[in-house]
Amino acid sequence: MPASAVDRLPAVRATYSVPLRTRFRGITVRDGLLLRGDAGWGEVSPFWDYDAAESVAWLRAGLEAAEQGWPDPVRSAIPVNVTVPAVGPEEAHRIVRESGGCTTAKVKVAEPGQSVAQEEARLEAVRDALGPEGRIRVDANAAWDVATAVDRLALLDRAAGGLEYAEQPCATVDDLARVRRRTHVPIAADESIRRAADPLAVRRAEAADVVVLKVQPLGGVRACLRLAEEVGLPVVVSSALESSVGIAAGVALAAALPELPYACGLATVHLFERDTVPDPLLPEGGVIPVRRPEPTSESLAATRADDDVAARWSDRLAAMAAHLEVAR
Ligand SMILES: O=C(O)CCC(=O)C1=CC=C[C@@H](O)[C@@H]1C(=O)O
Ligand SMILES: [Mg+2]
Repeated sequence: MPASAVDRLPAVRATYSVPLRTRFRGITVRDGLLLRGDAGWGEVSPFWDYDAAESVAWLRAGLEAAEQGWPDPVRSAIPVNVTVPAVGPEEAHRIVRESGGCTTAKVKVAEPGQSVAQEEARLEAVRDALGPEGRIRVDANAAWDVATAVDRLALLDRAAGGLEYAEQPCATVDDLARVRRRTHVPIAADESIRRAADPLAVRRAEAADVVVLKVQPLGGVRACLRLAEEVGLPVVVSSALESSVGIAAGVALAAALPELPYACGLATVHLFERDTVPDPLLPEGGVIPVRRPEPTSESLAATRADDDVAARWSDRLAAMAAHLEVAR
């Protein structure tokens, strides 16, 4: 059964493995699988801590890209934020200055082992680099309890000279709602949408002002467009730290949404040392143009994973494909 399930997927496949410039989400190397079908290349790159069942959404997104393509765009450029990992202030300043003109920054906070003072220093440096007109948002990746979130957001809001919003300060929807009632900083839901059995719970609980949508974990551009309509809150499209093949799907979603009031978190190819395409999806003047770069044999060769990593992806693809057949 798994063998036949995987045989029904596009036969043109490639794997990539690329070092990251800075540790991000606990990883220093990003790897993934690319599939090419009649509509182009698609990326399937669930993180290794996701099991086959949770990774099926990522496979669906890659298959949509490869076999179907995406709905028509309603805009031609996507404003994006620069993503600032949990680095020191000088590095944070440099990342913002070299971001390709981004006027919004998303700053990682709540990194294990770091102090509040380090976070405040990072935010002050980002404000200095952006100037008074820039926007700063933070992402705590569900690390805080309610009391810590309320205290921390007051301090970080001051250090940043004002926060645009705080992404996923706590893990549960109820805790997000509690924090939201106790701070003036707007709240964005990320993990509560992309890893939840019921993404609409955020809306019912009035737990967020903004929702973060990521194409791969949510199963594709069309699935995200449906979800955006159901949730009815402003959407920020963010990457799942993909190569430009995967970023192109996020760009397609951001391009197809009826409204796009915030900068999107799609400028993460900066974090990669190399890319799977010769012309990466990086911002200029703070925007990423709506286009779909194609890998070449040279760019694929320059990022190809070694045999061990390729074998792991081959096994994983078979497991995801088997789950997909069951779900169909
Ligand atoms: O939103 C951005 O600016 C970049 C994407 C980003 O931050 C993330 C990508 C992938 C995994 C996550 O840990 C992280 C996030 O939590 O939003
Ligand atoms: Mg997040």
